[in-house]
Amino acid sequence: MDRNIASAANINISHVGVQYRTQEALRDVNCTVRSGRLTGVFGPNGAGKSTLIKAMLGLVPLSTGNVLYQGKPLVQQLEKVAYVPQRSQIDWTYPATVWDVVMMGRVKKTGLFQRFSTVSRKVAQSALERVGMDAYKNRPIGQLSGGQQQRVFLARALTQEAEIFCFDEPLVGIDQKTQTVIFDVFHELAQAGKIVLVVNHDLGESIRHFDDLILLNREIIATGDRVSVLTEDNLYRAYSGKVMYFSGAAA
Ligand SMILES: Nc1ncnc2c1ncn2[C@@H]1O[C@H](COP(=O)(O)OP(=O)(O)OP(=O)(O)O)[C@@H](O)[C@H]1O
Repeated sequence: MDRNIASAANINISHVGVQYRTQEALRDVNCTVRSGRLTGVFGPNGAGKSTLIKAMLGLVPLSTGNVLYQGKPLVQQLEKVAYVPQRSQIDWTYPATVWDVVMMGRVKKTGLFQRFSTVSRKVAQSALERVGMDAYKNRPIGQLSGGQQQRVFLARALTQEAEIFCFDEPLVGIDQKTQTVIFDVFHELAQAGKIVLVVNHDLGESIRHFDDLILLNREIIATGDRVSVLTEDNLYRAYSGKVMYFSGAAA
């Protein structure tokens, strides 16, 4: 058996279903998210990609199934998770500076209304430097470009020193420099043995960065390593035939 799949440090998603009032968003989803791999969740608009992440983190209720990490419900271990929602779900008018946002990543470790330790400040400082946003520390977040905002939220996730990183559409509306930084950091996290799960819908060249894919359209179409998932048949079934993708992606 594949050593990674046998490892306990994976997320196991079993028979997960989500029902929004009259809309069935996910049906009997089964897959494993492996540690040490960069995993992309792909599928057409409305496929349930965001819902899958929210269901894993207890942000929407499951109608069926369960999500386990190291054999225990993931929702009981959320201190191990760093989650960055879609940019459209964040209030960019909130009066916070870049530094404030990045330090929020330390709140769980420090405790609410407690003073941040020197270690926490060092961790936050190094995360800001890692994403190239150190010079913007005192800037209100509303004054940043889309790419800069995404890098600040990536820095906040890094300060959490989590085991599991979940990003919802981090590549939307960003510049090339940000895309390079984001993928470099994702690869570093995966190489350090973390779980890195990224919702994306772009079947362009960037898909080559992913090690594993979960191809979704309300139910699992295919899951596993990128090359085995990216077959014409799987893409046709996921996108109902309407698909343009980067032809070198499965190489
Ligand atoms: N809070 C909600 N209440 C009711 N229906 C919802 C809710 N959130 C999502 N849906 C519906 O569930 C389905 C899956 O939505 P979801 O946002 O998970 O898809 P997605 O693959 O992330 O889509 P996109 O790529 O457009 O962001 C869609 O039909 C959507 O309209």
